[in-house]
Amino acid sequence: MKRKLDKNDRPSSGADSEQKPATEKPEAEFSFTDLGLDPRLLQAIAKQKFEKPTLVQRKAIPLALSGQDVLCKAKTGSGKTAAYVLPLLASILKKKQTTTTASTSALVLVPTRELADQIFKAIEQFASFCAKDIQAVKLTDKLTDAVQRSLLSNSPDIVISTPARAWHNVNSSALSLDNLICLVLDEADLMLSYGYDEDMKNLAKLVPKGVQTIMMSATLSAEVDALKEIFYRDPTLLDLEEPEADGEGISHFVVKCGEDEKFLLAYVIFKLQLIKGKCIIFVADIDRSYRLKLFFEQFGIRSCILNSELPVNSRIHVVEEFNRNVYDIIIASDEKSEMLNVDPEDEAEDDKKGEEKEEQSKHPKKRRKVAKRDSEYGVSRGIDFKNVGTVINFDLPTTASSYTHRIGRTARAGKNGMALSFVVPEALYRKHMPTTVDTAEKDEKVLARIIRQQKKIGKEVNDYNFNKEQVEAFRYRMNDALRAVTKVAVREARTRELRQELLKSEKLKRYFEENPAELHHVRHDGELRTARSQPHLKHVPDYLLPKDGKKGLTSEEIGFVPMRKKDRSRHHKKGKRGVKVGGRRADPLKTFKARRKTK
Ligand SMILES: Nc1ncnc2c1ncn2[C@@H]1O[C@H](COP(=O)(O)OP(=O)(O)OP(=O)(O)O)[C@@H](O)[C@H]1O
Repeated sequence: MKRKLDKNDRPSSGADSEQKPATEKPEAEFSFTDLGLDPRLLQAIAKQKFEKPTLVQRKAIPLALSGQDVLCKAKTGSGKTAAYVLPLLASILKKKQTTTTASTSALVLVPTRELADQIFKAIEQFASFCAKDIQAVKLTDKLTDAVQRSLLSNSPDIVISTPARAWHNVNSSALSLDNLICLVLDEADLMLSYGYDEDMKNLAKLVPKGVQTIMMSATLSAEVDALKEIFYRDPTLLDLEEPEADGEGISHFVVKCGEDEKFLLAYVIFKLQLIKGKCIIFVADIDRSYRLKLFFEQFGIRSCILNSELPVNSRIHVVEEFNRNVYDIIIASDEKSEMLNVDPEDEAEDDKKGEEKEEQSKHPKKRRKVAKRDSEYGVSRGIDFKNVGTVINFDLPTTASSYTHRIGRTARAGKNGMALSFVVPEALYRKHMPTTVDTAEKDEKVLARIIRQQKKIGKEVNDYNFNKEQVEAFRYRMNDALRAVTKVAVREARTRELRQELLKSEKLKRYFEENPAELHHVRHDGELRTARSQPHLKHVPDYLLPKDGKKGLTSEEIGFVPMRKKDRSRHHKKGKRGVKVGGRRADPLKTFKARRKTK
């Protein structure tokens, strides 16, 4: 058995002499130059303005450089990508010093196309000063077999792929693993739940002995153990829990509320701009995402939808634009609920063929099931949404590990963030929706698990206390809006968006290829307008606003995301200059006293 390393441990052996300084310095003084990386990689790191390596980078890079197999468990957003990409690039650059023969040295397996795209971009950035020496390709785009074969014909140094695509190409002899020096399994904890077991087993048989294996994971699950077995590996385990000072990292809150109150609270929170900055709202299924979007539309609140039914180009573009601060609110659905009626055989088939979904979509029956398959597996996991201040679980996920992945979209790269979850207590479900009691039981059970999980890492999950009376004042408007969002409106919105996004996707595909700089005029947060329009709802009448501003709504610092000094000063400067956030008007609660009519 390999021994387990923790955050205070140092790799005991194997690190070659060039990398030795990596473990000698105190944490505060530690810099990327101490990792013994190629100067071209250091230049690329500097260009990205990474000042210091994160904990996982400090620990994993020397181990990986020494050639050991590594299983690294570190929290979401902690910088795991660079932790394996940098040593990978370093090994390839080293290999190139002794050989000029082209061969594929590294295979990076990821569970989704979005992730493949993200990793490909990260590799491009880190290899920007040695681009002529490193060729990387990703196989997961909607490329024909012929295109994939031609991409692989030059034996690129790095291939990034889902296991299904990788196996497809290995099986057809388009991709050779004979000269592999490194295999990476990113998001290892998600890989098997995406249905890639068979592909993994097939690939494992052809990975040559002695190939270094690096597994990255946000959680250590039975699936990770299963992967170790599939690849016959016993890697050194880096189990890294980063201690967080009070008020740092993610602050967790829950609101116990009824189903309709979720909409009421969402309306109040977003219309009164109680939450600052960017936000991802998670809902249980695709229909609900459209329901919420149409509901928001009634109040003039703009949002984008992210679900697995949308074409992949649109999804990638939504994330890119969100990261460029074009949008403030994403409504994402990534849950299993829609899977319940799917025949397991179809499900397995769809898992395997997930990537051929567009071809299958010619067959309506298949298309319906494939869409369901994607909703099972989520579109947001592992995706690097930048600067997300708040994650709202409008619908609580069904597992604690899904909670970890969802909230991991905030507080990334050492920043702070807030997770606010709406939890429907069983009693309220029994009262209003007796047929869905099962789900409610899950809500409370899942919450108990989440609380236990957070406690283990020293985090509390606190109640959020809204002033119910003050919030209730908004109920009749909420009801007006909800009444307009009928089932038919939701269905039409879903179809309309899909149609629009398919058209945009074609455009995007061409643009992605030809002119990426001009992409910004394709927006994804337009109104769908399938619900009856009620223009008066777009304004908040003064009499509804609490006299003492935000404090009248909650005793908590609602939406207040504690910021580090640097962030705080940036925030204040922004305020002074009067910059609009996301193009919205000033915070109504701030200007409310000035606009209030005197009787
Ligand atoms: N040393 C660093 N300094 C500053 N920012 C960093 C550093 N390393 C990574 N980042 C940034 O932190 C963010 C999160 O990194 P990354 O996506 O690699 O996290 P992750 O651990 O893989 O998350 P997940 O488990 O959710 O996939 C990215 O935007 C990345 O650019």
